[in-house]
Amino acid sequence: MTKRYGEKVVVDDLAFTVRPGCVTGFLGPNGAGKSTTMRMMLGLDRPTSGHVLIDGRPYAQLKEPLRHIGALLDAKAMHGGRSAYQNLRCLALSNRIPESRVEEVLHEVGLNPVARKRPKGFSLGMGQRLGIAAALLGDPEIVLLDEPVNGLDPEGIHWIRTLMRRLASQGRTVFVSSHLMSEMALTADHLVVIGRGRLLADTSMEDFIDRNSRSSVRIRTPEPEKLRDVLSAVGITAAETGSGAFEVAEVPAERLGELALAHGILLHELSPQHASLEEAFIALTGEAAEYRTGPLAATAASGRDGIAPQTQPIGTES
Ligand SMILES: Nc1ncnc2c1ncn2[C@@H]1O[C@H](COP(=O)(O)OP(=O)(O)OP(=O)(O)O)[C@@H](O)[C@H]1O
Repeated sequence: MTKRYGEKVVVDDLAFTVRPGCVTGFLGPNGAGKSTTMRMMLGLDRPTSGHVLIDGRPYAQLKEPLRHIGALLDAKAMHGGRSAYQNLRCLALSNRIPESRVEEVLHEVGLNPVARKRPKGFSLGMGQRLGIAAALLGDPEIVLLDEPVNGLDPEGIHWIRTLMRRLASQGRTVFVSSHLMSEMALTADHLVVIGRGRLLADTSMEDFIDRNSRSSVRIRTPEPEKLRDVLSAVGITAAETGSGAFEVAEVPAERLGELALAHGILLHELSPQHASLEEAFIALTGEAAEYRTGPLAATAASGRDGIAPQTQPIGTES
């Protein structure tokens, strides 16, 4: 689908499928179009062209939609003057969900003690929990969460991660956006990444990190001069990182270990280094970021050595 606001193309010919049984992370720099996409998935915004189908039907055609798809888009969207319980009860009644579910979800998100209080007095984290309770109310097969960890404390972040993993293990479809890369790395199996409204990647977490980062090996020895000579004799460049340690890019650890053994060099460490999701994300989306700070822009725009510019979204090759 495509979405334009006036002249500005906010979502640009975007196409992807979110599958059940796993957590799909939805990533993109600020202003990339994630919230707009999620709003279109829920029928809250109309695409300029294209469409979204939920179990084969547009959202508007779902009877009692909360039983199919539960969403947290804006935790502040609750009626501030009604109690948490009353907010959820109204939602339940409008979707023919038994009132007993209200108690259940309040318990699940840990808000029973404040069930009779009004959300306008809630902290950011409590508001998020109430929004998540609303998303779970209809026991839906599909859960869509926009920045669910926003405002949650460490216990809350751990709880939402466990919740998402559990929902996916029950065979449900979980689609979640977040800017917290470390958290996303622990939670998501699959990633859909967009930049300036366009699809940049639709692939597994592992594949995404592999393709957008340089592999390297850390190697440490009490005989650094000897190792440097051996590596340079076979044309391998090693960056010295101090205390007898080197970082070697794009050479398998096995080859380095074999070379050291063949020349009788003692090694104290030989460890493949794994890039983080954050590094891979910045490498891929640097060019597509709409709002950037100076120093980061310089790093992101230049990318990292060995990373080819993407001409086709990752994971979508035929
Ligand atoms: N109603 C609107 N009218 C005009 N422009 C809009 C409207 N809603 C969103 N936009 C623009 O669309 C672009 C995408 O916004 P969107 O909120 O979807 O991005 P996002 O990826 O969710 O960003 P963030 O990570 O910062 O929440 C932004 O440039 C925003 O200013």
